[in-house]
Amino acid sequence: MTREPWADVTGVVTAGGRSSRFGSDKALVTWQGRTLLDRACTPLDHAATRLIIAPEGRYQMPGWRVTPDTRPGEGPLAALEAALHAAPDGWVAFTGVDLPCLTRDYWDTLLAARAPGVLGVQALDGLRRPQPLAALYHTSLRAHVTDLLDMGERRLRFAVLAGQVRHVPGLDPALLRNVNTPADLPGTR
Ligand SMILES: Nc1nc2c(ncn2[C@@H]2O[C@H](COP(=O)(O)OP(=O)(O)OP(=O)(O)O)[C@@H](O)[C@H]2O)c(=O)[nH]1
Ligand SMILES: [Mg+2]
Repeated sequence: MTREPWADVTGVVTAGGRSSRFGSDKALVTWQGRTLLDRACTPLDHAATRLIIAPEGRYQMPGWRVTPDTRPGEGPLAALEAALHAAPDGWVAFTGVDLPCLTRDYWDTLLAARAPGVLGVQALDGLRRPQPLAALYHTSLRAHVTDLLDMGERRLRFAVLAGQVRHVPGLDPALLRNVNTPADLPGTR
C-alpha cells in the first residue's frame, strides 16, 4: 500500500439512475445549499482520479470527468463495471448521488481498513448491514464483476466475494442517509 492513502484511489460517483421514486433528477436537487451531486463528489475531491458515471452532457463538476455506462440503465453494479474499467489499477471509492452526508473522514476510515488480500471495504450501518454503495472496490474485481453481469446478476452486494471483503463497524449511521424520495430530504420544497 502507498503511504499517501489517496494516491491509488479513483473517486467515483454514479449518477446514471432514473430517480423514478424521487420524481425529478435527484443529482441536481439542492439540499442545504449544495446539489446532491456536489455533496457526493466533494468528500472524494482528494482522489487522484475522479469520475462521474453518467450519460455524457448531463452533469458538469469541476475536476471530475464524466464516463458513460458500459451497460446503460442496468443499475449500480453495471456502473461499477464502467468505473473499474475506466479507473487506473488501484482502488475505486464508489458512491451514488443519493448519499449526500458522506464525509472525507468516512472515506479515510474505509481507506485505512484496506489490507492485503482484501478487495472490498464496506461500512456497516446501525443494523450491521454492509453498505455496498459507499464502499471501496479494488480494480482487480473487473473480471469478476463483468462475469456477474454477463450471467444476469444486478445486485451490487455481490461485487466482492464474502471472503475478500472487510467490514467497518462503528461509523455514525447519519453519514449513510439515503435519498430515494423527497421525504428523505427534510426542508426541501
Ligand atoms: N451510472 C449508473 N448509475 C445508476 C444506474 N442506476 C442507478 N444508478 C445510480 O445508483 C445510485 C442509487 O440508485 P437508486 O437509488 O436506485 O437511484 P435511481 O435508479 O436513480 O432511483 P429509482 O429510479 O427511484 O430507483 C444513484 O446514484 C443512481 O444515480 C445506472 O444504470 N447507471
Ligand atoms: Mg437509493
